[in-house]
Formats: sequence, C-alpha cells, structure tokens
Amino acid sequence: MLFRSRICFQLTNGTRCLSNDAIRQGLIGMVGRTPLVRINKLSDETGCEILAKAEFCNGGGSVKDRAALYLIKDAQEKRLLRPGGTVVEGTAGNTGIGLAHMCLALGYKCVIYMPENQSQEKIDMLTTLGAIVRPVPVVAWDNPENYNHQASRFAESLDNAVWTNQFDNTANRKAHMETTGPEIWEETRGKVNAVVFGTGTGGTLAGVGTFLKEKNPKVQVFLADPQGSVLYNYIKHGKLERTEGSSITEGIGQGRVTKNLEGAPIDDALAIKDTDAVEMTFRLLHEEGFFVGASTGLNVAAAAQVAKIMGPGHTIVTCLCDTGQRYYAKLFSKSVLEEMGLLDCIPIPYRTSLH
Ligand SMILES: Cc1ncc(COP(=O)(O)O)c(C=O)c1O
Ligand SMILES: N[C@@H](COC(=O)CCC(=O)O)C(=O)O
Repeated sequence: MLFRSRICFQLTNGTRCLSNDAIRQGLIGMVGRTPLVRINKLSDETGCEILAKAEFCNGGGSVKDRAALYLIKDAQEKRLLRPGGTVVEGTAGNTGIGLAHMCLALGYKCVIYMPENQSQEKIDMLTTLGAIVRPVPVVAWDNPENYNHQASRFAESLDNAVWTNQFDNTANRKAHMETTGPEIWEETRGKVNAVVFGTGTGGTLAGVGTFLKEKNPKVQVFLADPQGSVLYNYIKHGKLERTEGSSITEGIGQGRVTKNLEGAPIDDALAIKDTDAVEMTFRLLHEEGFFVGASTGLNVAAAAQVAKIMGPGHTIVTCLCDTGQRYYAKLFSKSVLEEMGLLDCIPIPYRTSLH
C-alpha cells in the first residue's frame, strides 16, 4: 500500500501543498530526487531564477552521496566487492560519509583516509558511522604519501576490499549524468540556461554539464573555483597554475585534471574569493534560512556572478552541497574568521550566528 500525505503551507502569495506519494527504499532510496529550490531574494535581486538542488537532503547529507552510491554499485558490478568486504576511499570527508552510510546499510566495512586539515565534525561523524578514519598529513597528489595513494595501497593489502577512487573512477561522473542532470532537466522542464558548480573530483560539474549539453547545447556550463586551485587558470589559459591564497572551503578545489573532469564541456570558469563565498554563506542563512557550508556559499556566489554576466531573465542552476553543521567549529567561529581575514565580509547583523 502506498502511503500518501499532503502538507500545506500558507505563503504570502497563497497556499502551497507538498505531496509525498513515493516511499523511498531504505537509505539507498534516499539518494537523489532532491528538491530544486528557488533562492528567493537573490533571484528577485538579480532578475534571474537562481535555483539550487538541495543536496543536503540526500540520505547521507551531501552531494557526494550520489557518487558514493554509484562507486559501490560499480565495485559490485565489477565483482571487486563480495559480501562483508571493505570499502576504502581517500576523501575530504563528504564522500567518506556517504560511503560509510551505505556500508552500514549494505553490510560492508569502511576505511577512510583523509587530509588532516579537514573539519573535526566530518571526522567525528565518520567515526560515529563505524568507519575507521585515518587522517594523514596534507601532501600533493604526486607524493606517494598523498591520502589517495595511501588508500589505494591499503585496499590492495586486504582481501575482499576495493579502493573506490572517486577522483578517477568515472562511475562518479555517471551518477550525475544519470541522476542530477536528468532531475534538473525535468524539474526546470528544460528551461535551464546555465549551470555552475565548484569542483572537487569534477563529478558533479562534468556529469550534469554533459547530460544537459546533450539535451540542449546552448546550456552554458561554468566551473566555479576557490582560491588556491588550478582549475580557473586551466580553463581560462590552459595552464595548471594555482590562483593566489588558500581557501576556507572544503571538498572543492583541485591541483590536477581528474578523469572525471577530463573532456567535460565547460564554457567558462569563475574564480570566487573566500570573502564572496563566506558572505554568501551568511546571506543564505539570514536572508533565505539555509544553514550551509562554504562550498555552497561559493556555488551561490558564483550563480549570482553568472546572473550578472548573462543578464536578467535567465535560469541558473547550482547546488546546496551540505550543511553548515559540518564546519561549525571553523566557519562559524569569530576568532577563526578574524584570523583568516574573513570576518569583515560578513554583514554586521549576521554576525549573531558566530560563536
Ligand atoms: C562540500 C562539497 N562541495 C562540493 C563538492 C564537489 O563535488 P565534486 O566532487 O562532484 O566535484 C564536494 C566534493 O567533491 C564537497 O565535499
Ligand atoms: N568532496 C570530495 C572530494 O574532495 C576534494 O576534491 C577536495 C580536494 C582534493 O582533495 O583534491 C570528498 O568529499 O571527498
């Protein structure tokens, strides 16, 4: 029997009802079909429809749940993982959290290598989810001690284990080609002019961009890059050169072209300063009611820039990657923001959210 419920809200312009007529099959069934939400004030301000997939509504709480599910499915299909096996991954945290949730649901063990500069909240959550977490020193990809190479070696040393390799396994991009892209197309009824995403592995941008360009080659695909990443200069000038500084954002920014990003149909890149990403994170909280992390602030700040470039009347889609709870100790700390020179970009009335 299908359980149907109808929840109605009184809005300033009338009543809006939500219907929930589909039962999701366990945690795995809670990946994808996230709400597409209009960012109201910013849309009114720019004259564009600024829309965002609320990816924190996935079962594991972030955009990376889609990739995590496809990476496990890929390992199962390739018979790399038998019942009771171990999933090993190198991650900034969110992919690991997605994998750890799914490992619990599917009966696998989970071992996570992550750079030790990522938020304590993500480490704590991984431990709570039963994963073995190994924070390792932050070194570049070409160093054999990089967290990804350590994950790969550890998986190889075990029986019945797989390194899911989110950066170069294109099952990640496929997740967004088969789910996020089609959802955006259907939910906007094909009326989407541009998409813009910050990039970690490149899976979201490449998957969504490839799907939408196949549907309509006129859809513009923008890469939004944080400080200290090479992708802005790569798209603009063909050079793998980092932009200045480092970033408070986590989970995005890259030092190389991953297999997931390779061949992605990207029209242009935007370099987004931390001051803009952080200001938008707090605007989203105080003006729109969304408690999100800094990569979401960066995505939405980039969407506002795309609106300026394209002019009023366009529909621009991005995503709300995860919640602010995952970064509470740093991103909402007055002293940390002050130390990083990021306090002044937060409008004074919004500083009440700081601890
Ligand atoms: C918080 C956050 N935002 C954005 C992204 C970017 O997604 P992708 O890996 O698909 O480029 C990630 C992970 O990569 C993330 O953890
Ligand atoms: N968001 C992903 C991937 O993280 C990154 O890409 C961060 C940048 C890097 O490590 O190169 C995750 O949650 O693992």
